[in-house]
Amino acid sequence: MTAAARQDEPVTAAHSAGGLAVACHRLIHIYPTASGDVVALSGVDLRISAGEMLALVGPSGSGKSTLVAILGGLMQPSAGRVYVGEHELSRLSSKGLAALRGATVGTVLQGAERNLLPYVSLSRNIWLAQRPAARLAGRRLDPPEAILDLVGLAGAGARRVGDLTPGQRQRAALAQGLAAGPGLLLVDEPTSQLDASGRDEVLAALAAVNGERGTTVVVVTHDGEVGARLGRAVTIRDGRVGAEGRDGRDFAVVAGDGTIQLPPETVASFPAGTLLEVDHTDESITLRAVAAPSSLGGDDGVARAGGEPRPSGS
Ligand SMILES: Nc1ncnc2c1ncn2[C@@H]1O[C@H](COP(=O)(O)OP(=O)(O)OP(=O)(O)O)[C@@H](O)[C@H]1O
Repeated sequence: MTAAARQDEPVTAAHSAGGLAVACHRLIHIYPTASGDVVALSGVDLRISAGEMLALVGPSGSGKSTLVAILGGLMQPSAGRVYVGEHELSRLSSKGLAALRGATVGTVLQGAERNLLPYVSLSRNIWLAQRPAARLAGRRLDPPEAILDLVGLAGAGARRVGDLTPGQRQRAALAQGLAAGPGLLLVDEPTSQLDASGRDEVLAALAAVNGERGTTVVVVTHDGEVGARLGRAVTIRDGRVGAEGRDGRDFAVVAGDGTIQLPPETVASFPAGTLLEVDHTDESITLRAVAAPSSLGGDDGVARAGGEPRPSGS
């Protein structure tokens, strides 16, 4: 296809055949800065099945956006391995990463307007986003109108972003991210500017994308309700997977190096340096505090659970 291609000319590309699986192994990312290195990811172990929908939640600065930028091929990790489908991203050249961004992974940035050109129609926006995928050749992609229909914007192809409500804008941004038929859709804070009905429409659009196309969907959100509605919510804390919620139940997660992050409310009762005795059976692990940091020469008191901590060595 040439630069003079017409908008009604079919765009061809490797069509997404359902969703892509994702796997991160001990993923580390460090930003070098003038004032020293900033460790954004400190060993993320995470598996996402093909066709799964999940939320990445966690406090500000915990590393969610960094993880999404790596999954989206926007930057390479400092260490560790990350797979999207058959691609091991840290092995890809810059050309390989560009191809990944163009045809395999769709990324929707926070702030719907950042994803869309304001001076052309929604259809034209989507068609333009399909062109990098077209250069990689393959099968025919869905026409822009079909993608808009999928996200609940049927008949809106001629409209421009300025004509839309905030909820419609966010769904138009989703359509843009879906333009090339990606197997993985990454969406950063899609509901942060929306009221409850706008949020419901965006969640319905994501469910339609996932249900009808099988696309794997990862949503970064501060909204606990979004995490709950997606069924699986992975909490990133201090650059690692700290916990997981599944269908209303909360779980700690064993990392690849055998560590487990205690829930924040537990950390308050068991400060750093607390000695824990570990008992386990095939089905359970019991941690029992046997010595507080203060009894080991620290200056910290410790709240006690599972009995009064004994002095070290008793
Ligand atoms: N370009 C950068 N240069 C230096 N440090 C960065 C850069 N981007 C992020 N960081 C730092 O990396 C850490 C993780 O940031 P990141 O943006 O990934 O977290 P986040 O969980 O997405 O936060 P938020 O929810 O506020 O967007 C933070 O300490 C942040 O200050």
